[in-house]
Amino acid sequence: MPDLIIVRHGQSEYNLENRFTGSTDIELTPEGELEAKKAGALIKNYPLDEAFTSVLKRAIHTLNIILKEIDKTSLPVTKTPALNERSYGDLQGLDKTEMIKKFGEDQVLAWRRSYDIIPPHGESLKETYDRVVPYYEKAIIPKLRQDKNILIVAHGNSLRALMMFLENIGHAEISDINLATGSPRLYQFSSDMQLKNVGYLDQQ
Ligand SMILES: O=C(O)[C@@H](CO)OP(=O)(O)O
Repeated sequence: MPDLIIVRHGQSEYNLENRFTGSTDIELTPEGELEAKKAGALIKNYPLDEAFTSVLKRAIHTLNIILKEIDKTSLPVTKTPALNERSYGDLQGLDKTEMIKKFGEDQVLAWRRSYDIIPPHGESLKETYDRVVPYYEKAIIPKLRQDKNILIVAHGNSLRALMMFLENIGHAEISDINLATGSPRLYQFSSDMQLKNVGYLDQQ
């Protein structure tokens, strides 16, 4: 019965400053490092075989802190741009509240949470899904089928795309779903990859 754990990186400097991050390569805050350590403490009871992350340092550093916390710094790790945060295009670096003042709440919410509305010169959640899910199917499902326990540390929107696939979440429903930083979510599968159990480790 393979386990999959997904974790959004800890708080980043732009999260703290309320700025759009997207594909900008921004570091964790001290609070984000602490969140990663706490995530590690929750993951400790699950024997992992491999980990996957993006090529952005807020995710890589979160993973490194988790691996140190669970005493598994030699775990095989794959870093891939397929798991990167979606691009927010022209919004990257800009203040979210300022953008609401300029474009209105509905427009900004549509850019942030809708499935197929594309932020200016950025990537929609649909486009993110179209790179995250094929990667998951090609590189990660075969490992789970070999009964390997896998950790994925990635980003708010790249993981929302994956959650749509894993939990069969519809286009409308996904707009209400947000993944908190540093909160591990566990998926347990049967040997034929049917989802048997899902939930946040800090709520179990
Ligand atoms: O700025 C971002 O890249 C993301 C995640 O931090 O923000 P949002 O919650 O707007 O998708």
